[in-house]
Amino acid sequence: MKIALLGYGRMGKSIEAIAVNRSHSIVLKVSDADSNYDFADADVAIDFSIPSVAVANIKKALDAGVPVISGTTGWLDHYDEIIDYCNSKEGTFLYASNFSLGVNLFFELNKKLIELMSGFSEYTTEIEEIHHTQKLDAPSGTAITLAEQIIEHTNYNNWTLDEPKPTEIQIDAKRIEGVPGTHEITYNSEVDAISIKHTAHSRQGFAMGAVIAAEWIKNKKGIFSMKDVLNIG
Ligand SMILES: NC(=O)C1=CN([C@@H]2O[C@H](COP(=O)(O)OP(=O)(O)OC[C@H]3O[C@@H](n4cnc5c(N)ncnc54)[C@H](O)[C@@H]3O)[C@@H](O)[C@H]2O)C=CC1
Ligand SMILES: O=C(O)C1=N[C@H](C(=O)O)C[C@H](O)C1
Repeated sequence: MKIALLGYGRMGKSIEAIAVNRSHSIVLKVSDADSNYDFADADVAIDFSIPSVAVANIKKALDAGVPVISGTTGWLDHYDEIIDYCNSKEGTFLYASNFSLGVNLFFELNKKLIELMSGFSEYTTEIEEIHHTQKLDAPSGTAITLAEQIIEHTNYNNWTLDEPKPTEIQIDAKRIEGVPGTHEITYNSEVDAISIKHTAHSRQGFAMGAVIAAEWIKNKKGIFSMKDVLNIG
């Protein structure tokens, strides 16, 4: 498979290593503001760039009829715009706030715990995420997905990085040098606490998930998620 990399930083390089090892070739690497590139004969584009450029790069790939896998976080206020754009082009698009198998299983665990805890109003829910100090966005896309799952099934109606109102989930976003990505959800009562936690040991899981998604999406049309790829949930 011929892959275009939109963003060639930490993730772009990890994806390249895994893709080449699985006999794919990288036909394009975009790593700066130069928009004067074309997709040549790419079968798929993989976007791990920065929030401010993701939308333009994704649209450019859709214009060229190239399916797009996007893992860039922090641009999701434009998600509906991209979905409409993709549909208008009869294109192919998959976004995931986290491509690792472990975190996608963790999303399912989060849903099960929400179900179990429903009705026990003595517990409040909070989320902590820890990432490396180069991360541009806070909270992480993964923490937002976890919070949205909780909001969908409980009386919480929002998340906040600040002091929470009773209807808000507090997300504590910590930045510590070298941490690839840790997410923990805690249910706190006056007498105890229950936590579930996912710890990434490296970027390997994210990169492998993105390559697997790219292999899966080739020749498909429409909007997809990692649940489709992994067939879970
Ligand atoms: N969904 C997931 O599983 C994961 C998502 N991420 C997200 O992926 C994104 C990238 O993460 P990293 O690789 O760690 O960041 P990074 O900072 O190492 O790489 C970003 C790259 O984008 C490039 N870039 C700048 N302007 C550009 C432009 N106009 N067009 C294309 N590329 C441009 C930069 O030069 C840099 O090489 C972040 O938003 C991060 O939150 C990171 C890990 C996993
Ligand atoms: O920026 C990162 O590094 C990561 N970003 C993603 C996010 O915002 O959730 C996924 C992962 O945790 C690493």
